[in-house]
Amino acid sequence: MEKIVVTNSGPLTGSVNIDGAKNAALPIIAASLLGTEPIILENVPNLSDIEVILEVLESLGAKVEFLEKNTVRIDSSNLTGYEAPMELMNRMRASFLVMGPLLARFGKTMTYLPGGCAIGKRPIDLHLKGFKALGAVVKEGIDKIEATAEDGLRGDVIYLDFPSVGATQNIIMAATLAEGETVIENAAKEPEIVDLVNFLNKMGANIKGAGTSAIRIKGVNKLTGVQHAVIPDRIEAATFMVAAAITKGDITIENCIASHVMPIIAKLKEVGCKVYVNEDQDVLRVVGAKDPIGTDIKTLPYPGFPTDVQAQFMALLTIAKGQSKVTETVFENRFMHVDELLRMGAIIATDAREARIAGVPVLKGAEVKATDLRAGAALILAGLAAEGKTYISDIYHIDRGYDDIVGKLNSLGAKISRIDVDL
Ligand SMILES: CC(=O)N[C@H]1[C@@H](OP(=O)(O)OP(=O)(O)OC[C@H]2O[C@@H](n3ccc(=O)[nH]c3=O)[C@H](O)[C@@H]2O)O[C@H](CO)[C@@H](O)[C@@H]1O
Ligand SMILES: C=C(OP(=O)(O)O)C(=O)O
Repeated sequence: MEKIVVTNSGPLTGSVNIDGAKNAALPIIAASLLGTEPIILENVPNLSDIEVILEVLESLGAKVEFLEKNTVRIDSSNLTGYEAPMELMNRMRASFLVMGPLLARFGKTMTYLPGGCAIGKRPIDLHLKGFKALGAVVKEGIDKIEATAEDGLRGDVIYLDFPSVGATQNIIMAATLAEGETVIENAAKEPEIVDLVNFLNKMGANIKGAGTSAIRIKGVNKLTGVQHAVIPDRIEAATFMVAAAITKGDITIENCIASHVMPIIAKLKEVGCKVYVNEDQDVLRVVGAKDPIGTDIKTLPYPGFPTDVQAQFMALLTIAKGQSKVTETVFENRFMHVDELLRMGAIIATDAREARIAGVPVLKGAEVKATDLRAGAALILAGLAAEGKTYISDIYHIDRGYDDIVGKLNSLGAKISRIDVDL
């Protein structure tokens, strides 16, 4: 089994380059199933989740070939099936995003309930509500979901009870080839939705309103080949921004989009950090505060504070002076990192979706577990600032969402490595 071992590293300094966004690349790869000509995707991050979704596509008959490390060519012109294999579906949440494209392309799909991080129940009712509104008949088994639209999908107005990112993406993809117009009300506004829509529009789709809460999709007859570069990963960028803050360092974050991380910039300033943005708004420099001050954060759909940065920011707040409060409104079980931070000497009390933190002067290294992807990132950050050594297990979670986080942190002066341990 592999673990990550982190030692107090002092202030991290230097520049780091941000990869393409996992959460943009995954739906875009799923959307490639809609294309009847080859698609070339650039800036695709090298992550285990990306390998899984590409395997799902291959299992459906798509031809996948890496032209370079981060450039993949996907040819879905001769798909052979509409049934996504259970073993792959179980491995991550985003695998469910093939349902919309398959339904659009074949008028039927057979998939299984998706796996992924256990940060909440994560139902798929809003995805299915959308498919049903478009005319699909959906049969739900214990773990199997079948959807059929024998006469094709037809546009409708769909109101989402919550601006779900995945449901918005799945419904957009299903509606691209539907007859007439689909309107998604209370749609998610995340940058990853905008990137997906830009990609689909380049393929010939007719979608307006991405980035607002009303998205209008006029169905077209077919989608063609295209070349597209995935947007930078705002969550990876935010993780390195917090790394600068927690180590009281000075990190320049290259190839990011500043407007995508506005809540992180605002909250780091409240903690006492200095944040500089270049004129092109694609390079950030974060200088940590000598004595960080506690603050409150509340996760919300975009443009609110991202739930995917809650754990990392909490790690910072554990060593910030005074009291802080973290409120998680998006997922009902996203405090699993709290128990691990407690092992490192943090003082945190949780009550349902609220965590109250009393800052301590220093954390202590401990044996901890990455309970999910961002929890793992939070423990790395905590370990960088803790006295002694921190050993993190279950690091496969971290590999789902960070390409070479160990190498990137090393290049900033961190004492961090992967080690093999006997069970
Ligand atoms: C691959 C990917 O892009 N993952 C991101 C995506 O996940 P994902 O798309 O799964 O997140 P959603 O926005 O759908 O989920 C948000 C909330 O809505 C609920 N919900 C969702 C769908 C549904 O049918 N019914 C329902 O009740 C969920 O349980 C959750 O409480 O957005 C989340 C919220 O920003 C991020 O944390 C994830 O990193
Ligand atoms: C929760 C996340 O991913 P997923 O939706 O793929 O589980 C994440 O990226 O933090």
